[in-house]
Amino acid sequence: MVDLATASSGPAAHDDEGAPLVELRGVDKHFGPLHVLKQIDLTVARGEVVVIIGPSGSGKSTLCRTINRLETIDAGTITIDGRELPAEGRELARLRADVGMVFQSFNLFAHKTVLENVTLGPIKAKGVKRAAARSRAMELLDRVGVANQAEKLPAQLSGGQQQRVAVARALAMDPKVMLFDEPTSALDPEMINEVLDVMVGLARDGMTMLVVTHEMGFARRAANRVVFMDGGEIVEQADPETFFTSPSSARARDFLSKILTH
Ligand SMILES: Nc1ncnc2c1ncn2[C@@H]1O[C@H](COP(=O)(O)OP(=O)(O)OP(=O)(O)O)[C@@H](O)[C@H]1O
Repeated sequence: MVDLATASSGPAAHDDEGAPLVELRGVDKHFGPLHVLKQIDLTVARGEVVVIIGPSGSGKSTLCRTINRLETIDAGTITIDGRELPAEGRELARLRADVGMVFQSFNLFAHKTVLENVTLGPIKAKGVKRAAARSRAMELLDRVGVANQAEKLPAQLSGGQQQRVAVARALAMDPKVMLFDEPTSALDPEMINEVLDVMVGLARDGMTMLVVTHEMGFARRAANRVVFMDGGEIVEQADPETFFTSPSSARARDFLSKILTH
């Protein structure tokens, strides 16, 4: 097992500021009788890109949702940038804004334009003036390559474009960390790379990211660390090169042999 604190050996992590940006300690969760997260300890350094992989049902999405407490937990602590997230209340609402989320389904408002989808959150959450929010949103839409679609409705865009709008919307809150939960799994194959390219760009710009994905190409291009989950546990974690060429656990070897032959 690779030590959690030192597992990041990739090139882009900017962990010189010491304390981890995200820290989970002893996080435990059941859904009824199902023990879905078993004493999870995980740290993510500032600027680090961590990819979470593992078999279906291993707890990856639950872990991802737990990080901003979209899921309740039975035990443990979750700390973002040195501040522990409480279970509920105003402080939780405030700290949640530090975490941008992009889900498999794009979750855009169908009756709002692309531009409105990106401006709405910051205007409501932070009281940003409409003109400032609009200009920031246009910058972000440009960054993800869809500025020319700003006045369209989401349904007029391709799936890949809609997911890029969802990325821009998450970025509009100026999050400290971005969580991606299988962001390309609902996309047609030809649209997957356009979303992955946006994510690689964010990683290269130093965004701290936690990404649940089956796109091993993304892990190889952008991840500092791969975390392998199975049965609600973190079984193994290592830099991508080490993990893909010589995983240390039989469970990871078995998983890789299945996905790499498909
Ligand atoms: N809201 C829920 N209520 C009850 N059980 C749930 C709930 N959400 C998830 N589970 C169960 O918890 C387990 C872990 O689910 P989770 O979605 O975290 O796994 P995953 O590794 O992300 O799987 P996949 O790769 O298929 O998305 C599964 O057995 C799932 O059926």
